[in-house]
Amino acid sequence: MDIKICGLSTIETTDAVIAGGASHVGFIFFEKSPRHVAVETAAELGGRAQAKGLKSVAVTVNADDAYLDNIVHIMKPDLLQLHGSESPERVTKVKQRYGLPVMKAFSISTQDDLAKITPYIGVADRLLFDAKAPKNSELPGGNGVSFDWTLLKGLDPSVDYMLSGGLNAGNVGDAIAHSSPSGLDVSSGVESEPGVKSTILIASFFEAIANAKKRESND
Ligand SMILES: O=C(O)c1ccccc1N[C@@H]1O[C@H](COP(=O)(O)O)[C@@H](O)[C@H]1O
Repeated sequence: MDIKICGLSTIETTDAVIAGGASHVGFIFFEKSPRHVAVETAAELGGRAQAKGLKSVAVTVNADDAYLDNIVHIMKPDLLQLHGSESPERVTKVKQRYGLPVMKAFSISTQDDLAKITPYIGVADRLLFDAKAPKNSELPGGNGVSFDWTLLKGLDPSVDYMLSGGLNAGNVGDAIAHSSPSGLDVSSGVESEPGVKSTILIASFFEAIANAKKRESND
């Protein structure tokens, strides 16, 4: 199972994520976020992870071509995560312009939200299911809130998705038990305060996943 730790901004925590066995590191390009980084920081930290075989992900929200051009040119990401209201046509254009895979994020709180993924199937390379942002939040993601994972039980089993939204060491075992994601994505759940990643919480998150997998294989 892929594991993406998102919203990194320091060498120490990037190294903890690499050591923990993540498959992806994510960098936030959204100025209202406490995790927003300069593209040069993402290039340095992402490059450090890429040198160890991890994939580096640029997370943007309704970004225009000029902004994406700069990110792709300097950071050289392996994957573009589109976390806004990008249409299927925009996803296609982004894929064509950069020749990079795109992961499209969806805000889920009801079964109707899951129906919105249909036009993106076969268009986006990967889907990401996140919780709907609380009403008072300025962030479309990174809010540390979960959604009802049992909604995913009705999903066509051929749909490949990454799960995010409020995951942490305490609930990731339950999340895996209630859904069948091909990847897990976490940000707030491995932070001591908004925007500040904790090497201890990062290690606990990996340990919780390993324990959940052990339990699954014993069942
Ligand atoms: O983390 C952010 O600040 C952020 C800002 C804008 C778009 C996406 C963002 N993060 C994404 O949100 C999810 C889950 O975060 P959390 O674990 O609930 O805090 C994850 O996919 C991040 O990439």
